[in-house]
Amino acid sequence: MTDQDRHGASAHPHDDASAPRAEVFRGPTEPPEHAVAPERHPQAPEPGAWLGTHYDQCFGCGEQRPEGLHLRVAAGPGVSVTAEFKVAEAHQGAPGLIHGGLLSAAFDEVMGTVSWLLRVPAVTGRLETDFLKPVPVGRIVHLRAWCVGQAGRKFYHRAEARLDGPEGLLVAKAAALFVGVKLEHFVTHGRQEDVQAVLEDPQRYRSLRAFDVNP
Ligand SMILES: CCCCCCCCCC(=O)SCCNC(=O)CCNC(=O)[C@H](O)C(C)(C)COP(=O)(O)OP(=O)(O)OC[C@H]1O[C@@H](n2cnc3c(N)ncnc32)[C@H](O)[C@@H]1OP(=O)(O)O
Repeated sequence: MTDQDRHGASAHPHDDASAPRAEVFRGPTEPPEHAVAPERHPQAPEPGAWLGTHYDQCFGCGEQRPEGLHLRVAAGPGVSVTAEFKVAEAHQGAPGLIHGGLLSAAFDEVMGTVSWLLRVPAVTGRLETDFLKPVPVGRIVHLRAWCVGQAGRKFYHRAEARLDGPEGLLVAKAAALFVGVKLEHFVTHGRQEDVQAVLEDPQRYRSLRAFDVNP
């Protein structure tokens, strides 16, 4: 596969082939042919177990972010998780409707949490969302995310969002590519005062429970 294939360059008729590489989307979220099935880590939490927050300041799951999504995520079967959150006033885009970017953030968070079952720290490389139906304020959004393949450091995830219960109306779906990183990624790139606060606070330190934290 060529670099152009991988990054999807010039796939769109309006793409400028002479544009700098960095301005071109970096490729599909489809697992390549050589991808393998993801393996649930033997010590991953049992299906049904609440996974809790990974960081109390996280917009997606943090308990200390009043305006955040407060996602509650549980391990599912295989390499999957389920979650839910209530659409709050602070999540509006149009009057009474969720902001699309925040629904994407919810997908990012829930797919990021799939890493807990793989026990590989990973960050989002690419995230795609299909918005199928409007989502009103005050409703509970039910999310499900799962891994469909792994190719080296690359993990291919899928997710869906429903109203009226976990099997209810499909309102959005997402696909993402996550890239496995070393824990040094967070120590090196995060604002140092926040990184130090996490490293010095045993409670927050424990919240990195799924990984061998020894940066
Ligand atoms: C303790 C755990 C906490 C977890 C928190 C989860 C929170 C929710 C998830 C998030 O929101 S994470 C925050 C949003 N994401 C980021 O901030 C990531 C920013 N980007 C980066 O740091 C780097 O670009 C990245 C680590 C993703 C990759 O850089 P690297 O230098 O490590 O790898 P490289 O660029 O060589 O890419 C590795 C492979 O991934 C591929 N790749 C990387 N980014 C890609 C992309 N965007 N699209 C397609 N492919 C991509 C790349 O082509 C290559 O494929 P090959 O191995 O086949 O050559």
